[in-house]
Amino acid sequence: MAAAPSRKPLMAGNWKMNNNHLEAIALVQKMAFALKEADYDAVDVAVIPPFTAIRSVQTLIDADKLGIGYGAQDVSQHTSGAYTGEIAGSMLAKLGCTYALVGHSERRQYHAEDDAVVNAKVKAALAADLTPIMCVGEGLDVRKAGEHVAHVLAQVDGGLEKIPADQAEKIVIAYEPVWAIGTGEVATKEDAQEVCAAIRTRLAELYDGNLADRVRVLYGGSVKGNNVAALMTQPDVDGALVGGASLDPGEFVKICRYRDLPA
Ligand SMILES: O=C(CO)COP(=O)(O)O
Repeated sequence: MAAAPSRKPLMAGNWKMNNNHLEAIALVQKMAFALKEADYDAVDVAVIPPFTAIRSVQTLIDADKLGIGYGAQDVSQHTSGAYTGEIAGSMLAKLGCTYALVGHSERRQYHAEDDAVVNAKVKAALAADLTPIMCVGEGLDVRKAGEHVAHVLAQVDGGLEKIPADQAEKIVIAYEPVWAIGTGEVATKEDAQEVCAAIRTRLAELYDGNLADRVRVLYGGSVKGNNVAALMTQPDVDGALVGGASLDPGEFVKICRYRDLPA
């Protein structure tokens, strides 16, 4: 029998296109003031600022030896060269980034990123020693048609294509139903569990049960202090990818302390 899974929850704040570098410093300082050792013991905490704020966040976190991790919202599939506007994984690694979001639904929607691009970006992130947080999720039409599980699993298959097990085990997968993003409409805990469990089962099929037990699967989509605890009761939900609520330090710290909240 496989050993009991020991997945440390991850609470990651995707700031999207919010906060210049000065605002970023203020926000991280407020979070750091509130977060205690026990919080870092219980969950991994990360912020995902815009590219322009990463250096400032790095400087602050290094100087004060804060336990907050950080990463980027995107990464180029290329390593270097004539790709105007792109940022290479090696540049992010040099800034001390731990994570890179890949395939967020807003990138898929507004920048036409398909599963092949997502797959190339996951590989590029891994090659730079970053932890990709690969985002998957269905739109409302797919959900209404009852095809959400098949849709998400196809995205998982495409995103992980030709990624060997020793690399795949480093990935975080975030299930973010598009209809729940920025809408205030959160998936029920049962909906989140259904898809997160299906993702884990697919990981076991693609690799093995041991790997599937170790990979963290997050839920994202209107996560707030008042719904995170219920979502976190689910066995296959290993944390949250938080948008709007991560811009409010009080709310984000509350999310990191979901254990203190009523489910
Ligand atoms: O897209 C998201 C995180 O990546 C979710 O955003 P909201 O929490 O604002 O719905």
